[in-house]
Amino acid sequence: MSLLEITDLRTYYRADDGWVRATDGVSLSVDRGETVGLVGESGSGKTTLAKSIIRLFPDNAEIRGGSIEFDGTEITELTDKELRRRIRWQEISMIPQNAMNGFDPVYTVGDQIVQVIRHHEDGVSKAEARSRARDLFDELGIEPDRIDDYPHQFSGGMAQRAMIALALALGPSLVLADEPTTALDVVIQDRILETITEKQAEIDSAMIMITHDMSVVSETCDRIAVVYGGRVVEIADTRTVITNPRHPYTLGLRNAFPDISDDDQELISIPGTPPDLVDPDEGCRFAPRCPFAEEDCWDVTPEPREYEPGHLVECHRADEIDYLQEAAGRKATWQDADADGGTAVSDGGTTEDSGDDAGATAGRSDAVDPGGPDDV
Ligand SMILES: Nc1ncnc2c1ncn2[C@@H]1O[C@H](COP(=O)(O)OP(=O)(O)OP(=O)(O)O)[C@@H](O)[C@H]1O
Repeated sequence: MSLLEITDLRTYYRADDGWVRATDGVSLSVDRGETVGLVGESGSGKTTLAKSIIRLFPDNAEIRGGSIEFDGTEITELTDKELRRRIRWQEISMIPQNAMNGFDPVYTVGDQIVQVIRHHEDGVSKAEARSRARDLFDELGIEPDRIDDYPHQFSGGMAQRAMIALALALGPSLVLADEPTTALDVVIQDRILETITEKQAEIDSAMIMITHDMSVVSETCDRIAVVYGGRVVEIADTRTVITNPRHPYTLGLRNAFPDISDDDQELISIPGTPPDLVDPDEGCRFAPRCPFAEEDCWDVTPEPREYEPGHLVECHRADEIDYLQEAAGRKATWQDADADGGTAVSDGGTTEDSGDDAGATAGRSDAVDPGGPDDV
């Protein structure tokens, strides 16, 4: 049995013009010790999916359907109190995009780590918890005395390391890492990623690694789930997604990232904008940007189909793999799609623009707030 089994999850945000269907029918499993990458453009629903797992989302978010089974427990049925007591930090922790927002500015970083440890582990004295926090700082390359500093006294890289310390302090079985290095200087990004994966291996935890960077996932993940418009449109082991993808969106993402083994590679971006997640149209959500969209793609929502064991794709044309891969590598394919609204190889589509990104981010919060008693 998988450690985490998400089935048909629907997490929506209440907005002025309706529900934003940020996670809209997602199924995903994670095995013990496994690292699964979530990739996709900004606004595709990666963070919402992760935050749904530990219910660390804003007040206007709601799980409207589906199930999240973690180690045999249906966690959508737990009360907030049970989730905080039994699961959050202890079993599942999160490294947010920007650690600085994750710490409470009024407590020292050390106090917040001590508080999390003592809240979850009975009988640990303050001195013991402090000594563990110091050890963790040391292991993560932060001078242990700095546990008495306030978050604003930390650089971005140090705050991110401290957040990693906090996320790993209780040896959780699952870590949710949400773009853990994007807020950092490129020079230290690699080192932080290395630190995360080393510590993860040490405590043998599974990880969901969110990123829009294909090179990060290819280095760190066992499997990759490609997220588009609130759905997982393709999932397989990392090698398959990188070398043999079947979904046109994955092919487009691959074109947009440099391949260091190919000096002559021309980077091609995917034209258009992500779908409006308030009241999305029937059919494939990628159709308005897809150069391969045919009539069915506009009308019929594709169901996930398994092509090889564990390789699932939501695309009506995914069995035409040779053609898709060859054509997707040509810049003209995507330029034509840009010019006529997504129908370079079919005359069945329409040319309507997909509209703006839902953009309704009012009340959005990345704060994990480990210091607040309600969140530990
Ligand atoms: N608090 C909120 N209220 C309303 N809509 C929201 C809120 N937070 C996110 N959304 C919307 O939900 C959708 C998914 O957002 P989400 O942050 O999960 O995507 P993402 O793939 O993680 O993007 P990013 O890489 O930018 O973090 C987007 O359309 C976004 O505008």
